[in-house]
Amino acid sequence: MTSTNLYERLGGERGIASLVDDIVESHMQNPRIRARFLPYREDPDHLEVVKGHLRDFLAAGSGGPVEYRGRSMPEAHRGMNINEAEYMAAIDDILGVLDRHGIDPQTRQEVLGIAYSLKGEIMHV
Ligand code: HEM
Repeated sequence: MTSTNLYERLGGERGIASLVDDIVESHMQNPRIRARFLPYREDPDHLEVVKGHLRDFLAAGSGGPVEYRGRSMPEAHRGMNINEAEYMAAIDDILGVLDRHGIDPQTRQEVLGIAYSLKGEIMHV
């Protein structure tokens, strides 16, 4: 058992900001899902808002002192018709970035569990 909470193990505010930057970049390079994200390169202001929500979502969901003010998962992904392969591609990106940031396997497993638990709120909504 580790004694620090998930938020701290993800590196707190700074660590999570860096994770989100790299996860979004990874999505933009992933052939399976990049078409969904590349348009945001042309709209940096919107991208910054979405990244802010991603940071807060991860921070709040991991026990950090942050309130998530973005949309609910079904609202944010409604009409995108995200399929299983795309969902798995996004999770692969997340786990790859956590690994490259030196996040330990147990912590990666916890994030994976959270990501799986959200599947029904994000896929085909
Ligand atoms: C573990 C899975 C996922 C989580 C936790 C997640 C979380 C989020 C969050 C918190 C936002 C911000 C919502 C807001 O700004 O109000 C968001 C936006 C977005 N997500 Fe996801 N997401 C996941 C999977 C996916 C997948 C698989 C795709 C597509 C392949 C996707 C595409 C998008 C897009 C395009 C946006 C921006 C929507 C906009 O323009 O405002 N997400 N996601």
